Amino acid sequence: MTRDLDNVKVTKIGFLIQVKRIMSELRAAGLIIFRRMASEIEYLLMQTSYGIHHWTPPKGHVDPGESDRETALRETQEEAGLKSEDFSLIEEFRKEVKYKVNGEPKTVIYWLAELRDPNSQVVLSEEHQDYRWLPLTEACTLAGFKDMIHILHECNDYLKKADCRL
Ligand SMILES: Nc1ncnc2c1ncn2[C@@H]1O[C@H](COP(=O)(O)OP(=O)(O)OP(=O)(O)OP(=O)(O)OC[C@H]2O[C@@H](n3cnc4c(N)ncnc43)[C@H](O)[C@@H]2O)[C@@H](O)[C@H]1O
Repeated sequence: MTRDLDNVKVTKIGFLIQVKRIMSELRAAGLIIFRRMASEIEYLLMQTSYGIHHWTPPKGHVDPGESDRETALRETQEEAGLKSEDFSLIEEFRKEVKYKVNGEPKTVIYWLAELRDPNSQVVLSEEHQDYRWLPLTEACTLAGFKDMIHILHECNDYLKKADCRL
């Protein structure tokens, strides 16, 4: 009986640790936005104005009570000045990237989205100092991180399969 109670306690503690871990996990969401130009597809990357000035698609932290999708749309508008009516969201293309920031696990959810008017203006916030529309190879070079490069290739493969004139 005592042993059973001990097992219940251990299970409960394990469960609470797991919940705490999930609650404290950094979570962000964003959009990999592409536009169709005459000869190729280009992806939007923005360069942070802080830290190591890395290049990233628009994304940001999921606020309490917000869904990942809501965050992705809000951050895209805040960081790139692109509203939901400016692009078509490809709901079925949803990818997760996991990495550590200052030793803490971070999960980023990305959807793929196509800019409706390729000439739409990107308007940066103070969080970014530059942006570029880049074909796959150049986008991978600037993105730098292995997982991000992998996702960009998955975007390209997805668009090829969807027969999107790549
Ligand atoms: N160093 C700094 N100095 C001043 N202000 C800062 C700051 N870092 C963040 N801030 C502030 O935090 C805010 C960001 O908030 P949000 O805008 O809400 O969130 P975010 O895009 O997820 O931010 P961040 O740039 O930190 O995330 P990322 O995962 O790309 O990047 C986080 C880290 O993970 C690394 N990383 C990015 N992508 C990675 C990947 N795919 N794999 C491995 N590491 C990756 C990056 O190099 C980076 O070091 C900014 O407004 C800024 O004010």
